[in-house]
Amino acid sequence: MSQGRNPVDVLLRRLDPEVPVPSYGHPGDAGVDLVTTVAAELAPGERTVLPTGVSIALPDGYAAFVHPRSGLAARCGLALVNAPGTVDAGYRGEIKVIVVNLDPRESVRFERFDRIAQLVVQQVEKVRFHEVAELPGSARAEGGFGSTGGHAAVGGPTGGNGYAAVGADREGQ
Ligand SMILES: O=c1ccn([C@H]2C[C@H](O)[C@@H](COP(=O)(O)OP(=O)(O)OP(=O)(O)O)O2)c(=O)[nH]1
Ligand SMILES: [Mg+2]
Repeated sequence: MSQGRNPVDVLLRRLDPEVPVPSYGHPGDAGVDLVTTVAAELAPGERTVLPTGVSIALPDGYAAFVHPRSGLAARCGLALVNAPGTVDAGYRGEIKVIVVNLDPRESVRFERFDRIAQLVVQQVEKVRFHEVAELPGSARAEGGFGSTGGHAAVGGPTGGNGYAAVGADREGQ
């Protein structure tokens, strides 16, 4: 059985001497957790930018993506405004996390060094664009935005029923 590839070496600077060096929680995890170096409280609907106390130098051809942690999303309604945030290979600044409290009622409170997001490092391709007058055909062609059928019924002032019927895809199966 394949044991996977060797880890990619990434240089990391601690901007806060007490911040833990990010590490994988389990073998096979895709992301390492990032912590906030400041305590903060977010009212419902409020957003803020949290510092993580680390900066990195990725090898060329890689990027790191700041993803939400699902436990915080499920328990507190915490989301990342720009999920996934993109950390470019050339970025040497502090990695920051743009969080928003999507819970309609409860505030979310973070203490210093609470884990608030996870960082996934991936190889990324560079492309060269070639402008053409017509693109080659495909089965999907220009279909998108629900072209495969089963639209959710979205509520609104123009006759909606006040809820988004996520299960609408089951109709007609
Ligand atoms: O969640 C994030 C997203 C981005 N960044 C940093 C790393 C990234 O390389 C830089 C720029 O991010 P992005 O390109 O997404 O932002 P922009 O608004 O396009 O800024 P710029 O004009 O600097 O590219 O900000 C973070 O620390 N956290
Ligand atoms: Mg940019």
